[in-house]
Amino acid sequence: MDIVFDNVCLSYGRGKKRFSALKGVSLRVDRGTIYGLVGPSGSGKTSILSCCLDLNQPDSGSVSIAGKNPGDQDLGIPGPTVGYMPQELSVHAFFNPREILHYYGQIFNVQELDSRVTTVLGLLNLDRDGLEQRQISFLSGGQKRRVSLACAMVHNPRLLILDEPTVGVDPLLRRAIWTELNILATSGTTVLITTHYLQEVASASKVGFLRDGRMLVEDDPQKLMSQRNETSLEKIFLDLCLVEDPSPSLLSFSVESGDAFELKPLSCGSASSFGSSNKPQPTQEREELVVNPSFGSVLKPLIRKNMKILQRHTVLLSFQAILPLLTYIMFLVCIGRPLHGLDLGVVNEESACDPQERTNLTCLSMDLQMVLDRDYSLGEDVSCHVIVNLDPHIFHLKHFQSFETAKESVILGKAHGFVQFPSDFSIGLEQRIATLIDMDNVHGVDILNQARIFVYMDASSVKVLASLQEHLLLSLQKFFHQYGESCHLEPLIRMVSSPGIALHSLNPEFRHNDYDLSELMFPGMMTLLLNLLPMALTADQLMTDKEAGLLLRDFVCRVPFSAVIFTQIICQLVVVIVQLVSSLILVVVLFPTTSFGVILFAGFLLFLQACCGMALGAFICSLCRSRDQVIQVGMAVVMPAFIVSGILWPRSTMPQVLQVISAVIPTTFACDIMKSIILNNTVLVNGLWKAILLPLVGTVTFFFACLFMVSRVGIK
Ligand SMILES: Nc1ncnc2c1ncn2[C@@H]1O[C@H](COP(=O)(O)OP(=O)(O)OP(=O)(O)O)[C@@H](O)[C@H]1O
Repeated sequence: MDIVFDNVCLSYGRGKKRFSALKGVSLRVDRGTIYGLVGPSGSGKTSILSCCLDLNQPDSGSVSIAGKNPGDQDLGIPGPTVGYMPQELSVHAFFNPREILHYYGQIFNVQELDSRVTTVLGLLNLDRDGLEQRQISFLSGGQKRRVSLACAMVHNPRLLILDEPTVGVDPLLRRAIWTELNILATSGTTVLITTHYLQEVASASKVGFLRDGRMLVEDDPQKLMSQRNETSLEKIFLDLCLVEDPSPSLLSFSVESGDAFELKPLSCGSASSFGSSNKPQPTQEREELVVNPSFGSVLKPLIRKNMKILQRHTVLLSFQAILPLLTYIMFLVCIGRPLHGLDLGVVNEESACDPQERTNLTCLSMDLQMVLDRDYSLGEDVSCHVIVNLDPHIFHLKHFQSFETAKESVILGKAHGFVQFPSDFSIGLEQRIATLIDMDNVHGVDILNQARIFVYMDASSVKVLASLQEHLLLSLQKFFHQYGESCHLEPLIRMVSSPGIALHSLNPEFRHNDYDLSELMFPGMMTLLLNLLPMALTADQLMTDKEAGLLLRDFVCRVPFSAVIFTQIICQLVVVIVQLVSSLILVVVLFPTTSFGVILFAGFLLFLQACCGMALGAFICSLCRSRDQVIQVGMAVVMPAFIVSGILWPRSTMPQVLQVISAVIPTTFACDIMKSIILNNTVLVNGLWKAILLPLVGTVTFFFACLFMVSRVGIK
């Protein structure tokens, strides 16, 4: 499997950020040989490998492998022809070595997989001390790298591309790995390997010295040393660097900088310890039929793998599954309930309201003429009776001596407001009663305006303010009503119960108007959650795989990305179904009159939302390079969807442009329709098709947009 690079240039980024990583690199790897790429950090080694794997396309020049372009279907690169070990670990941390090798073996439909896995585990010393059954996350760094190498080898590929496979591996095992690579090469496998260890590449068939995106020289290492009469590859490399750039700064960098390049003394003798004497020579091409993994062939291993991951995350996923239920319960308990326990200050300048000294409020002997003649007295502490009538469930009363102290308390946030009764409250009330009766026709007169009760409230919370006003008014009405009744003051009773004063909150949109606000918002809330939680779960799972390099490895195996997403979604349905069923059970509890058919239909709508959410999650993941970005894009989706969905406030009140935007968001109509069908117990509601069609269109669009993004920018 010859690899030929001809004057390859590769750059990353665009415009001012454009950076040339490869500047006209030419190289040739003969089939059945080992080619060692050496160079300081950032010199372009991984970039060369990425061109071989079709992860990056050169700006100019050409790359050919066995006379074909990387990416060609019949070449099988990416695919079964190549085994790739990336620089990062890129192995599923929750698997054990045997399981992960089984997964990659199944992807390539390896025959007699069990014995092949056992062989590879043995080759890399992973078959002892119970290592093969130990979860990869508990292995040491070197052991993890061996597992990663094993994954690349399990299907016995014709081409092995290994990015620093021996980092962190002890010298004995390093030698064993090189011996194995030599054996593989002798049997016709081509090996392209990058390394920082110069003594290793002495045993390669060919070494390529790379620096700053340019190939300084490539040749047989032994030949290089004998031609230049040197015993060390290190010296040759330094000499080559000096020819390129003889500046003293370069010298000091090259010689002293240990982390840039590991410069260990190397002699021809030491090179032999890595098996240079058995150096592979170009061999016959291994003739094998290329069978690329297909959508159908990878479904089973992918589903098995995903289900295993689900099993390993049982606690986390159980939490995810019941998360909607917990959220609904918190929502119902915390939001939209009638307010109560509001701190309300009281400044009573009329009386200290000592219960021992309070007068009884009786006026049974009072008749109308007495009232008109003002030949009666209400006593001196009517204000205390008003205060006693303030509903203790709604108000937590705090008594203050003066206006100033009460005001300070509100400013400091210790109370929502306060009421002030003037010192002449009882006398004033007598006067008002006389006036009202005198007027006779009292309809439409606002008793609070005439009442000498001063109310001061913190207006920063509109909801609290409105509720305070409402409850204060109701409490006062109740008091006046009772008082009017006990004193037989009919006009007063009529006035407080007249429509001009009584508060009504009717919502014609709903069949029942006796639901709490939280119950009215619940169906919309449920719809949003069943979209957004699956979205977050999918984005999180995919991003975890992406950041760990697992998607990249799948890509190099030519696992169709559509299958990756599809199986991810299928496996996550386990979680989604629990979320869905628990949501529907709550619907039954909250709205017991809702029929079974409506519940089923609601389940169908929620299922569509979940599918749309998962596809959106996959799309977001394809757009982002890191988890931070996923979180930011996720928030950018969640917040507007929540605000424009209409569950907080009617959509008809929004600006026109936002109404248009909200009308194309897959959750909006579903929120509306869910509210209507659950509260009105019918599926025959207007605009139902939008609630079905939009999430369907969303699912398909996001799914294909995700595939498009991956095909454009790859798995990076
Ligand atoms: N996606 C990218 N965007 C921008 N620059 C990149 C990208 N990938 C690599 N580079 C730059 O290209 C240069 C070559 O990178 P490359 O990974 O090929 O180096 P390397 O020789 O493999 O380094 P190392 O030995 O540290 O792995 C580096 O300067 C790197 O910063």
